Amino acid sequence: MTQTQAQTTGTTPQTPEAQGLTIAEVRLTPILVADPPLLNTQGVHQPYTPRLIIEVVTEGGTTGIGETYGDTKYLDLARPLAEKLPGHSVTDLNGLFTLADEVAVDASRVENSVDVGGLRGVQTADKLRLSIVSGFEVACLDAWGKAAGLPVHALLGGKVRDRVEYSAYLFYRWAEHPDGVACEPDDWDAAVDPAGVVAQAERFARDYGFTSFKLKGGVFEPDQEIAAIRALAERFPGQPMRLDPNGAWSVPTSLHVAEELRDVLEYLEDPTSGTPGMAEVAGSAGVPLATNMCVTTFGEIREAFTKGAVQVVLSDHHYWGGLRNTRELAAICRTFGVGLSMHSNTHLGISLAAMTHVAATVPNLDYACDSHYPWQTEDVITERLTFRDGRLDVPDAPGLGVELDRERLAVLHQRWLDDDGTMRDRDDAAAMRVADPDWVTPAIPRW
Ligand SMILES: O=C([O-])C(=O)C[C@H](O)[C@@H](O)C(=O)[O-]
Ligand SMILES: [Mg+2]
Repeated sequence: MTQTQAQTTGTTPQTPEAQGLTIAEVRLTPILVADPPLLNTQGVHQPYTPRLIIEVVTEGGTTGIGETYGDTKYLDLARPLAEKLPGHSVTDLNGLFTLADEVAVDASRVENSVDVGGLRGVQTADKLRLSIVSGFEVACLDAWGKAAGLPVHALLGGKVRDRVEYSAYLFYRWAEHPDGVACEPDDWDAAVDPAGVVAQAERFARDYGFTSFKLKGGVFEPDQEIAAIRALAERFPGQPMRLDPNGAWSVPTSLHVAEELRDVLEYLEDPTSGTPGMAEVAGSAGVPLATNMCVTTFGEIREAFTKGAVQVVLSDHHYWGGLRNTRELAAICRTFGVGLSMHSNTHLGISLAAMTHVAATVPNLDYACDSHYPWQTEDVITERLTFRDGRLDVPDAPGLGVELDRERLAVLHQRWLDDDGTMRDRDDAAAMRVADPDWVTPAIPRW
């Protein structure tokens, strides 16, 4: 609105400064969150996993919250970025990226080309930065929304659905962490065979109403995992199934699994590692391939899409750089006729709320989203989000619609302070060595 228009209509343009939206303070709180002994191809989850909680406080007194990875390499980037934010507006989301570009990434953090700890594809300086920016972006959107009285989805252009569907994220798991390991036990049974996986799925279906099922594979011989999916398909006929070995199979093994499960799989997720191998599998698998490993950055899209290597991208606002970047990814997928689903790592309610807000705004979110949330017995929000019929209601309260529980935050931060460093960086292979001292991260392809 121009000055003249403002005078005619009798309103005064309000700058973000005048509205108190300038950032006065940023608080970073690393925490350790209880995690069950979930198995994947690299090992087993540690009993505690690091997360970072970000609070952005405006001059107007509004606090916005965000959540992202909390390993040391992320904290090392979050701290200098946090120092740069005071004086900037929570509405200046593009400016956040410029500020983040000024934060140098320690080259030793990116020398391995693959993020082995997180099974999340390449590890570049940009991707590390984006993983941090996303947490700040969510905190800024939350503060902005709270100050304006608008839900985050409205700041993203508005929701196109009122509920977001999630899938059951099944894991092979032990009942407990190894003897003598400090942990927070849960009440889930072991699941190391088809019967255990089916029992786990039944509980997910009963308690949360999920109707599609993803099994984290790459743990046992492929034929055992084929048997588990077959058992699931028999127990839940006609319901969508997914299997994700995190790139652990060769091309021939991937094609064998595809052949055996073609009739029941909604998609096969990262059967083999790398875009060329995925393209080879995609060429004759007869089942769509999904990925959160070979397309995890904008730079990887062109090769994968032009080679037809993936039919579904699993977005993840954490490493794609936030909720707005997730929408950009969605637009690119839409343009290329590639499907979109959502990836998840161990996360708490702040991130689940953020995932739900952005998912609500994306027209082409074609599949139920992944979420680890049901595995998390701890949280830092005052009221846990509840799945009904496998779905979450999209919050319409201002901001993300969740509130920080400061007491719980303090307890989980104290656990991080008390840790001797063992748990502060996720390392599934090291956690596995506690049970099996000879364990080394398996070379890929494992089968
Ligand atoms: O879909 C995926 O590849 C993942 O969720 C990666 C995660 O790290 C998962 O494998 C896990 O938590 O063990
Ligand atoms: Mg995956």
